[in-house]
Amino acid sequence: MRSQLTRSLMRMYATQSGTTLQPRAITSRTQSENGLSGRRDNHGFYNAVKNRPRILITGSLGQLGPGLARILRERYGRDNVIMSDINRASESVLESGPFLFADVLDMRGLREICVNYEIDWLIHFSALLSAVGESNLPLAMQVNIQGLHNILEVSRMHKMKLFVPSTIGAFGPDSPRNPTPDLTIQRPRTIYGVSKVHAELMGEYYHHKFGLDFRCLRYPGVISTDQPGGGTTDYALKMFHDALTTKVHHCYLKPETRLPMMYIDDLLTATADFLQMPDNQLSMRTYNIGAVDFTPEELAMELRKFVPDLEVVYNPDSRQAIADSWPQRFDFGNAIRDWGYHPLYNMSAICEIMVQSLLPRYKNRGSLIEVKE
Ligand SMILES: NC(=O)c1ccc[n+]([C@@H]2O[C@H](COP(=O)([O-])OP(=O)(O)OC[C@H]3O[C@@H](n4cnc5c(N)ncnc54)[C@H](O)[C@@H]3O)[C@@H](O)[C@H]2O)c1
Ligand SMILES: C[C@@H](O)[C@H](N)C(=O)O
Repeated sequence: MRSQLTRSLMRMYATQSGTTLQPRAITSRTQSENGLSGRRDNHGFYNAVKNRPRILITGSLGQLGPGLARILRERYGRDNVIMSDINRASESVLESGPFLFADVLDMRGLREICVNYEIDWLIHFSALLSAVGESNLPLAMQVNIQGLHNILEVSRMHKMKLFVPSTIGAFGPDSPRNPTPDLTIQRPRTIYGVSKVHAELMGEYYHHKFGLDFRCLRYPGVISTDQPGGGTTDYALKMFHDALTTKVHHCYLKPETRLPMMYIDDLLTATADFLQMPDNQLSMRTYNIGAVDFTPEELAMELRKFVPDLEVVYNPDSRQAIADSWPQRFDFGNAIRDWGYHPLYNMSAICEIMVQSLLPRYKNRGSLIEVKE
């Protein structure tokens, strides 16, 4: 029977056509070649890829993982960025580069991957988001808290750089909401928010105590054409799809609910740039980033420039209380000052690129109703 590792390796070398190849021929390196004594037969499959870093992304099949893998592969090489998740990957993900099964609750499995694949940077995306977390508290505590503990320990043991995203949800009703600075009161009321404050503090503790290169960005709601993972900001993505199909959007937030948002390309570039920054340029380990802030009604007005008769029906549900406790506007001045953070997409640019990106999808399906181009 093939071992898990062999199967993983075969998957890593899946070809464009979807058939699998055996791992590259394993060659041994001598002491003079690699500075190590003895042979490195077990790791020889990476001989052809000399540049570093080698990066593992956990929870990479969600809204943000595939995009981050793409931008990091452009910078560091296809085989140097390994996507992982507990779900099965689509054909397009398998064709795009290496993919492995990795459960963040399985400490031994994580160590095995990090050792065997000589991982340098760990990007920890696995999480249950705000709305899903509230509906499955035990699982949210396991994945978001126990999973983080495993990731921190593996990063410490194997001396990896660790990136963990946080969120606007790490703030609560006692925080200043307009604008919300980096350092202020954080008393969130969701398990998602509590687990993210825990991640920020634990990461910073590991940095100070063990010298772990921990880095964290607090993301706002992220706008992209991909399926969101069950958060409070998801309405914004859905409104674009509804505008281009039924022209009616049922919104679970009130029209005047203001939240910080940004377009995915800005977020991915910022994350890749932040990871690359020299340590001495960072005055903090955790930074707010963002770009715009808007309400459902403001988004609908902007979208009506493309779909004039878009209708929005407001039926606030339990997500309203979550949104009401979150920042309305993010202060990301420290990120601009320290490492040159510079978002490009304002609200009208976000609407334009989203409509342009979604139009062909719905045109092809024949479900599009009259849109001004
Ligand atoms: N998308 C946003 O708007 C947003 C905003 C702020 C912060 N973030 C953060 O960015 C990260 C990525 O967000 P996303 O939107 O891609 O999330 P998502 O919910 O779309 O994806 C999360 C992924 O984690 C995986 N996962 C769940 N349990 C796991 C386990 N035990 N082991 C390994 N993987 C597991 C899921 O299968 C899923 O693919 C998260 O940490 C999230 O908190 C996202
Ligand atoms: C804001 C962010 O963390 C996520 N999109 C959520 O709403 O839960």
